[in-house]
Amino acid sequence: MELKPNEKLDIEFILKDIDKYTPRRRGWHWREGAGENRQIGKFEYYDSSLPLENSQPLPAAKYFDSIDPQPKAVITTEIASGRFEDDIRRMRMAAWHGADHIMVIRTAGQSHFESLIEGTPQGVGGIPITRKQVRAQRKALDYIEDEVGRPINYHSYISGVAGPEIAVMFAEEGVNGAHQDPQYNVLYRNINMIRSFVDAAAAKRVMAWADIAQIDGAHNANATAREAWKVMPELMVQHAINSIFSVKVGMKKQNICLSTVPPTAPPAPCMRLDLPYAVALRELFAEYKMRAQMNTKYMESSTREATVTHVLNLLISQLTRADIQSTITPDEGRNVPWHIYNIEAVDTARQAFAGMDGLGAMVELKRNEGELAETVRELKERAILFMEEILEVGGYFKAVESGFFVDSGYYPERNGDGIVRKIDAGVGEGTVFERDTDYMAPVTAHFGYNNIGQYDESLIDNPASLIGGGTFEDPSKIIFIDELDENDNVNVRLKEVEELRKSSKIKPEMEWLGDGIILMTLFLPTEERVAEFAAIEIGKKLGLEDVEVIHKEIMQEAEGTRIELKGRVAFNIDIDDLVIPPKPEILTEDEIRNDIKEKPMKIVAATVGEDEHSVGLREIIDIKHGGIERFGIECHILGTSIPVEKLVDAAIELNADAILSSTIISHDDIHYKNMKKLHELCIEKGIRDKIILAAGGTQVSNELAVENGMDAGFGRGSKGDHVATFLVKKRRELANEN
Ligand SMILES: Cc1ncc(COP(=O)(O)O)c(/C=N/CC[C@H](N)C(=O)O)c1O
Repeated sequence: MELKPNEKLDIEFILKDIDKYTPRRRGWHWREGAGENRQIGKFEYYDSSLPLENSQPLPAAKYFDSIDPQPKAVITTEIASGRFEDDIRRMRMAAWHGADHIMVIRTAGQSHFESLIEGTPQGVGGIPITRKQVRAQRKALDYIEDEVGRPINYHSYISGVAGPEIAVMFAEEGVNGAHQDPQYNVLYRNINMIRSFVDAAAAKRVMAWADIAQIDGAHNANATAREAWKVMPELMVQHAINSIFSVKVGMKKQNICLSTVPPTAPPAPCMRLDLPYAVALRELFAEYKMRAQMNTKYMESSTREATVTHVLNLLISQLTRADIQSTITPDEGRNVPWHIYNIEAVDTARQAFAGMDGLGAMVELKRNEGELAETVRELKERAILFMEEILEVGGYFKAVESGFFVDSGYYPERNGDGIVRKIDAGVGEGTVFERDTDYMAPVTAHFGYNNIGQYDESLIDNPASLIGGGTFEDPSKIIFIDELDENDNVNVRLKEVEELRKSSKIKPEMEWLGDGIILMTLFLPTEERVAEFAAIEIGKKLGLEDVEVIHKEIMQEAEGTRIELKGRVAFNIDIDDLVIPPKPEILTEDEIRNDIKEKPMKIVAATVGEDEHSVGLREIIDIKHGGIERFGIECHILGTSIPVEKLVDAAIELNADAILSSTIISHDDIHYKNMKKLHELCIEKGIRDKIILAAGGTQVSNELAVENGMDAGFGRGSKGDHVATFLVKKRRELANEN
């Protein structure tokens, strides 16, 4: 199957024969041509990577020949809806917007699941990572990557008590990236530290074999610390511990990605606080990859505020280094991520990097003098002192028992409120057993000693050949379990939404097909608390169900409040019942030219009323914008802020065929009022039945322009072709009538 851009992805095709699917490749894909100079449209880019074959350019791309430059960093979107079948649709949307790293959050608490889970149960805040769900998503990404024309990395999490088992399943299923950091287990999931590090060794060994890129868990200290900027020294220590442990287990450094988050956000002076840390980290860990994460800690319910913070985070990435740029949906502070916000986050990264392309050719950091130099040095010193103290107290486990980590003090300051874990406690405590001296396991990518020689010295490096190869060598040995729960599975869910999948009925959604959720923005001229309850009442009166205010913003405590409201609609729309007017047909250039050549046309135009905006009118008329002049139409532009009377007088004096009036300002519907006035004046002057009236502007709709006496209205996106076609056709119509 090949995905067609104008056809929906068929989940039933993805699920068909899923038990026979094997991954087309293993390992991580870095973008091709990253950082090479290349010409894209009219511009030269210094920091881009190879373009996509299919993509959805940014809205403003239309002004620049619809170019869609791709940054050099891999771009991540993090998906967590709980229904993998809906996540797959969102993955396709994200890929079209430039994401090539799909990171799938696991269902809440999967870190504590002792073993693999199977089937396709629905998750909470993420999907239960099961073989079938991973396989279905990887298979879908095969088709999506072919469609956009760039390999896509599929990623999820290995930390947790089932780490080694999940690592093996990921290696078998061709997963490309995974979080793995035993410190995450210990600090944030209270999993016994011995078990965590023994598991991590086994898991990392498998990841190394499968060439899976690893992301560590240092970012969690950012999110967990009381004041995130205080943990910078510790973050470098956490990165160091996981990185060197991974190298010792056999991971190559270019697969070891440090998960680094700019710790602060406005209104703090975050660039001055976060930039030195970003510089220090990249200097200390120059041989490793940087996975830059957007700040998640200081996210409120304002998606605008989150986006600005994220652009500042991207500036730090641009000024330093980001091999992977992870994006956080700007609604992180108020919701589980919705389709639209995953896409917004990816677009924020794509847009900011395109805009900052080549910045390094003009701006450089004051690295060797002043505040930056001093702070970088100080951060490195504090990190090294922290590491030395760990050694002094007897190593990492002792340091954790002493509460060294995520303390709210700025090291070496300590406030004694760090996360304390005991070596003889936590989930999985006492479950690690010494291997017998003659221990032997005929498995590939096995960590630690393995007495294969007792059977065959020649197989030391290839233990699995003792059993004719394992699942890594022979995927037919994988035991695929389809479903375990007859009710909680994708087939039941797909049945529930079958009408929306296989008919002409549609429903609004934010997260899952058919969820019916819509989002509204209101301004209420009252104080915040009153506005909140008034908004809920308005939602109910509109017939919304489960109405909830998900964002409140005080404009002025007495004058008014901005409210964002979500609610559910209970109805479907049948698109077969819609009356959709045909798209305006555009005549060919030759047809228009010939018509004008046979019968010359003259128009008068102006921006009317008190309106000084002339760009739009010029775009419609001037040759260099592809305007109507290029067809030979004689155009007389009177200028801006022209009274309607003057425009009509000029049309009479020049015996014009048409009047084109432009209005951008729409306050108090002044644009429609001017149209009505123009129409009535032409009637009064006795020329209305002979002259064509057209009005344009970004807020103009054809229906309302015609209602106010125009022959046509041209709104946002209109071009010279549209207007020239209309003028030629309308003149033919008038000629036939007379
Ligand atoms: C090292 C590590 N292992 C496992 C998990 C997830 O583990 P649970 O399934 O127990 O939640 C995490 C979590 N990070 C959150 C994603 C973050 N928003 C990110 O972009 O990195 C982690 O950091």
